[in-house]
Amino acid sequence: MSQTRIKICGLTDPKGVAAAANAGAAYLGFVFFPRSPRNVSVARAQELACDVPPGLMKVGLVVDADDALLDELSARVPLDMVQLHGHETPERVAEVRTRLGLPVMKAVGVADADDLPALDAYAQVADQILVDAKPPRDATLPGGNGLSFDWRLIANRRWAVPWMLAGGLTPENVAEAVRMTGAAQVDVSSGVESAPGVKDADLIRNFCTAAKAA
Ligand SMILES: O=C(O)c1ccccc1N[C@@H]1O[C@H](COP(=O)(O)O)[C@@H](O)[C@H]1O
Repeated sequence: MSQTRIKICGLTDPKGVAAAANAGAAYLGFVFFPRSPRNVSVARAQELACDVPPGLMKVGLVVDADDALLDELSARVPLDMVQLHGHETPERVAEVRTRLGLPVMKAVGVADADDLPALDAYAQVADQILVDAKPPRDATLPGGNGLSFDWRLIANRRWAVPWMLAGGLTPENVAEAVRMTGAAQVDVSSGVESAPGVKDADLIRNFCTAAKAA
């Protein structure tokens, strides 16, 4: 049995938070991006954060956030990490990290080998990198699309900082994804939902069981 660490992202209600915590997730993610079906308000996130057991990492996902949103989150939600899921440059990643005084995880989209150098660049400035599928050009969302990429591209690759695999993971494919890539951490959102934005406790449990057994 591996010690795969799991992030359940896009939680919107106390039931989802409890399901993820009970299933053994290490990170719980909250999305602050109005276009997302998983978007939560700052007030809602503040409430949900109270339900998170101590020791679990509360991750705030933002997309090209301005300083006003970052400052509001910092003042009102007890986050443990921020996930940058937009077009933030390495300079902006460093700036956000300093501004918030929190660890920052930068999401990088991968579709082919040309996308791999960006992972090395962001690994110099972020605390963690999230290796996600690159969204299609016409996608409404920059992530959370349930799309995976060719895992062979990163098989047994290592970076200067811890990293997490994301993109189209499900209870059915997560074990294979872990075996092919050597990922020690995995992140899922749409793969544990019964409908966009609606987390399913059984799928969360099955995902965590499969990831840990990989
Ligand atoms: O989940 C969203 O709605 C979302 C919105 C904006 C940026 C990222 C988003 N989700 C993140 O995308 C990856 C992969 O998600 P999936 O498992 O393929 O659905 C994950 O990190 C989500 O947190």
